[in-house]
Amino acid sequence: MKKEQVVNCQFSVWYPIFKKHTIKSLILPLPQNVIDYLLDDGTLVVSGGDNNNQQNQTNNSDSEEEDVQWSDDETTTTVTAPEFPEFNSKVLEAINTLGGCVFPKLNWSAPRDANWIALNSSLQCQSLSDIFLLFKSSDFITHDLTQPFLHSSDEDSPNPAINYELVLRKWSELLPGGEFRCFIKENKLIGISQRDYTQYYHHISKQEAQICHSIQEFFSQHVQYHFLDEDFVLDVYIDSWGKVWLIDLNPFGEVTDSLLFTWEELTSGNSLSANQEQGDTAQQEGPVLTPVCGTSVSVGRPCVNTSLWKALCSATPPVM
Ligand SMILES: Nc1ncnc2c1ncn2[C@@H]1O[C@H](COP(=O)(O)OP(=O)(O)OP(=O)(O)O)[C@@H](O)[C@H]1O
Ligand SMILES: [Mg+2]
Repeated sequence: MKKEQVVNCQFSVWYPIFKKHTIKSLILPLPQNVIDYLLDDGTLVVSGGDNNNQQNQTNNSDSEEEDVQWSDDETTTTVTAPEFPEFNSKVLEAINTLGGCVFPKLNWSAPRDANWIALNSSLQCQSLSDIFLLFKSSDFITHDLTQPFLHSSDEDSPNPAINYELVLRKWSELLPGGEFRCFIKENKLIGISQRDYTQYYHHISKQEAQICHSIQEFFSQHVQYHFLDEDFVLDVYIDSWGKVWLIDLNPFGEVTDSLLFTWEELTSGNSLSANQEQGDTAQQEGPVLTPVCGTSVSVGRPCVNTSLWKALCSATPPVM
C-alpha cells in the first residue's frame, strides 16, 4: 500500500465521486487550533459553546492518589475550556442541515473505539462538544492526526501534505447484519466479508448468492473504474429493500482490517477459495463471501433474486 493510496481514500477525495450512492455528508476544514486541542493530552475539558464552558480540574501533576483534593482548596484550579465560536457555529449549522444527529469522522477514521465514553454509548452527535468528547478519547482519531501513513510500503518517501477535515454524516441506523466489506484488487471484486464478524447471521449464510449478486452488480455499475486506484477496500450496506449503499472506502493494506480474510491471502495473487479447509481449489468466477458459520461457502455466478433478501430483512431501513 502506497502513501498515494492512503491519500486517495480520504473522505473528501472519494465522496464527490460517489455522492449519489452514499449517506449525505458535509465536510468542514479543521482549523489548526482545533487540531492542536484534539492532540493536547492535558486538556480534558470539552466545550462546544453549547455546554458549561468552565469546569473544575484538579491539578494532580505528579500527585499520588491520596493527594487528590476533592474540595475547592488551593490545589484546585479553574480551567477554561477552549472556545472555537466560529467553528462551533459552522458545525451546528452543518448538524442542523443533516437533520440534527450526525456520525462524525476525520479524513479516514471514525472514533469507533471511543463510543463507550458517550452517554448513550453511541457515536451519534448533536453538538461540537459531543464530537470533541469522542475525538479526544479515540486512538483511531489520534492515528489519523499523527501517523496516517503507517504501514505504507513507500515509507522513505516524503509524507504528502494533509488538509484535515471534520466529516459529518447524517445519522443512519445501520443494522450490523447488513454491512459488508469488499476487497477490490486490480479493479476486481475478489472477496466479501460480513463487517461484524463477532456474530453469526443466519440470513447471510442463507442469502449469500443474493448478497454477492447485489454487491457485484453495485460494484460493476457504480464503482469499478470510477475510483482513482485499482486496489481498495469498499464498505457497503444492504438496506432492507435490497439497495446497496457505499459506506466507506479504505486503503487496500494492513491498515485496514481484513476481517474474515487474512491480508496474506488477499495479496497472495491466488484465487480466494472459501472452501480451503476442504481442499477445494476450484476457480471462483465471482467474489468469495465468507459468512461466519464454521465453514465458508464458495459462490459462482449467483442468481438474481433480491426479493428473498428483502423478505429476510424486514426491519425499517435507515434514512439516508
Ligand atoms: N452515517 C452513519 N450513521 C450511523 N452509523 C454509521 C454511519 N456511518 C457509519 N456508521 C457505522 O459506523 C461504523 C464505522 O463507520 P466507518 O466505516 O465510516 O468508520 P471507519 O473508522 O472508517 O471504520 P474502519 O476503520 O473499519 O474503516 C460502520 O460500520 C457503521 O456501523
Ligand atoms: Mg473506513
